Amino acid sequence: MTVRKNPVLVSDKAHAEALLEKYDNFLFDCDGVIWLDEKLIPGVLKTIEYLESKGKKFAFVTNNSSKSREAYVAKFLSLGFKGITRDRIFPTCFAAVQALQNVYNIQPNSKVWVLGDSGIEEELREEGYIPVGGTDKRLDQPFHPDHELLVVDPEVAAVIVGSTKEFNYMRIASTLQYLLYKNKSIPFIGANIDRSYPGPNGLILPAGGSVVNYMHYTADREFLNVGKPSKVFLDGILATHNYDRSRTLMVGDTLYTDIKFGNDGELGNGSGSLLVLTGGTKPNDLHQLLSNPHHYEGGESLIPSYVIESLGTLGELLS
Ligand SMILES: C[C@H](OP(=O)(O)O)C(=O)O
Ligand SMILES: [Mg+2]
Repeated sequence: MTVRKNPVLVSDKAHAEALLEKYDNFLFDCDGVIWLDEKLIPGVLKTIEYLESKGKKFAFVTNNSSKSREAYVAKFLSLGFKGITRDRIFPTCFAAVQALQNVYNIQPNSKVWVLGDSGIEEELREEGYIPVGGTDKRLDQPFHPDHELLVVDPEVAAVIVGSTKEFNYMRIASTLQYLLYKNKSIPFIGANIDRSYPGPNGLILPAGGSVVNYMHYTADREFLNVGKPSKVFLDGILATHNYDRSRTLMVGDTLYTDIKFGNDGELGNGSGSLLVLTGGTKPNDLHQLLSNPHHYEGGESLIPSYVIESLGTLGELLS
C-alpha cells in the first residue's frame, strides 16, 4: 500500500513553477474545475492559454455524459476557448461506447437502451449503434403499465446509464425491464459514480452516479463504471495522445473520482494529482480525509499530491 504524504499547497510562484517543470501533460476535469454548469471559473482560460504557450499538452476528462464530444467542442467555443478539438475531450458517453466495442464486443447496428441525455445517443450513432429509450419523447408521459416502451425489445444488446435531467418513473421502469431481462444478462454500463456536481450560485446538483446507482439498487445488479477512476479510461486517454504517465498531472475537484484516478493510475510517478477547491470538495472535507483516511472508501488513494485554490490561481502565480 502506498503511504501518501499530506498534499503540497500550491500558493506561491516557486510551487507553481515546480509543477510546470515536473509535468508536460495536464488532464483537466470539467465540472468544478473549468466551469460551474454554463459559467466559466475565473482565470481558467488564461491559465490554459499560458500552459499552451509553454508547449504543455492537455485534455479534458469529464464524468458528465450529458454531452457528446461534438457538443463539448461547441460549449468550449461558446465560453471563449479557441482551437479545442474533439480529440482533446473525453466524456464518459464516449467511454461507454468504447466499452461496448472493446469490453463487450457488441457489433454496430445493435440497439442499445439508454437512460441518459443526448450525449450518449450521439456517441452511439457515431459508431453505428442504434440508441433506444434516452430522449424518446414517449418516455416523458406519466407512467402507465400498458405503455408501449415497457415491452422489452429483444434486439437490445446493452444498457447505458448516465447523467440526465429527465429522470422520471417511465424511464426508470422501462430501463429496469432491460436490466432484468434474460436473467440480468444484458451488459449494464454506468457512465459514472458521481453523487453530485457543483452548479452555479453554490448549488450542489444530483449527478449521473446517482442515476446509475438508482438502477443498480432497483435491479439488484452491478454495473461497469467506465468513468473516473477507471484505469481503463485513463490508459485509453494516455495511449491516444502518447502522454508519458510519469509526466502527466490530473487536475480535479472530486476526491473519489479525479484524485483517485490520478493516484491509482500512477500519474507523475505517484504524485500526479492536483485538487482544486472551486468545486465539490471544500477545505474541511480535505482536513477530515487527512485526519482519518481509513474512514473513507478508497482510503489514502483519495489524498491529492497537491492542492490549489483554483485552476485560475495557477495562471496568476505563473504570470
Ligand atoms: C461531476 C461530474 O463531472 P466532472 O466533474 O467529471 O466534469 C458529473 O457531472 O458527473
Ligand atoms: Mg468535477
